[in-house]
Amino acid sequence: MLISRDILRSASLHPWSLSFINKRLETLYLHYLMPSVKSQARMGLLLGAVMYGLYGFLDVLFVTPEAVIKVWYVRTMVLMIGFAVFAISFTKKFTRYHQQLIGITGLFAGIGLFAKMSYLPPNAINFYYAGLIIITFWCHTFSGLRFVYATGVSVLLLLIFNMLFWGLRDMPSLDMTSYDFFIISANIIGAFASYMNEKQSRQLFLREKELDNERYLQQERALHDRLTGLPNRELLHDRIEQAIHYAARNSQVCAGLFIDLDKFKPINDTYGHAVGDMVLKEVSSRFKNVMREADTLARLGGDEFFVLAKDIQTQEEAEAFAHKLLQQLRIPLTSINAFNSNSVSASIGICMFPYPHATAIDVVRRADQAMYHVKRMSKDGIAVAAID
Ligand SMILES: Nc1nc2c(ncn2[C@@H]2O[C@H](COP(=O)(O)OP(=O)(O)OP(=O)(O)O)[C@@H](O)[C@H]2O)c(=O)[nH]1
Repeated sequence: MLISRDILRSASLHPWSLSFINKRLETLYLHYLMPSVKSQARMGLLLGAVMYGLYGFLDVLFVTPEAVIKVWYVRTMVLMIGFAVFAISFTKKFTRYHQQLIGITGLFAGIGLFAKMSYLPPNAINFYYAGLIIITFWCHTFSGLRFVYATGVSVLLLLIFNMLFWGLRDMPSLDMTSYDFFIISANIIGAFASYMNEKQSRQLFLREKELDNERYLQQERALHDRLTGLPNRELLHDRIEQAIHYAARNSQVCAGLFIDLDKFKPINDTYGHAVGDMVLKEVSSRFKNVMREADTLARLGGDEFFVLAKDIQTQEEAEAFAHKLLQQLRIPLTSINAFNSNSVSASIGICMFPYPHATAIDVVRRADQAMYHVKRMSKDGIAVAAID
């Protein structure tokens, strides 16, 4: 989806949450990121679960036989939460609540770790606190959590850890200072990594959207006439091909009208090229006035236009439409002062289609030939191409 240049240029990030200040841009970014967040979260949940389970081998060294069941009970509960979130990641709800769900998984992994520690002898904390460092890194760099959520979960776990072991279990302050030192270091490094990562991802998103815009503009330029903004020959051929197939499928009839302004060269020579340009623009807007939304008006070059009229049904209808276009040109061009309220005229060749083996090139060629017939005869009129 294209995002307007103005929105992209004025895009700015909230310094702490890293959200785009523009709400629409934020929604589009989250939507754009969702597929990669999903696969990253699934990988993170699976790998996290494997590691969480593998740490069970440590229990043999520290857990007393009576506590083994309780420790495994806690570990299983945490793993169940992880697998539940993994399963939810395949549902639509995940798109809306994925940050909260992954955040809860990280939080429970930490709380589970503390619960296990409470069944272990006090010296086991020397080894198990490292688990909190790993959970902190998991949240910041691997889980798919945004910087703000990863920081929230990690800081909360740090606080709970201190409340439990400094407050409730009265651990030696030197030991706790050392644990805190490493856990806070992990928080700082992890937060820095996730902050930079998210910021770069958002900047990359903006650049990608700018490139999309650029690509779209170039495509538009390649398919439209510079002066009038109308579709050019290439785009017209594409539309005629589509119309041929549509008409054949739905038993409809369409008409292609080749329009060449009469005596346009003298207008340029008399009033100048700039006035000639204004006449071409005015002519195109006059034609648009009498066309239907589904029809296409193209400029083929110079003073040549082409109208692709769909669902026209009969040749008489096509002729009436062509007369309507000519009528538009007879109205004096009062909006162009230098043109002295003169009017213009045109010769129109009509080709009805589909017919056997019709192609866009052939439809335009037949309409062109019919138009030349008018030019040779009298100008300011119409002719219909015979279909053999
Ligand atoms: N102002 C302007 N003139 C253009 C543009 N492109 C082509 N022309 C001029 O349009 C004129 C087309 O002339 P022709 O169709 O050959 O001649 P005409 O005077 O219309 O002759 P008939 O079609 O026989 O009536 C030429 O003088 C071109 O130089 C353009 O973008 N702007």
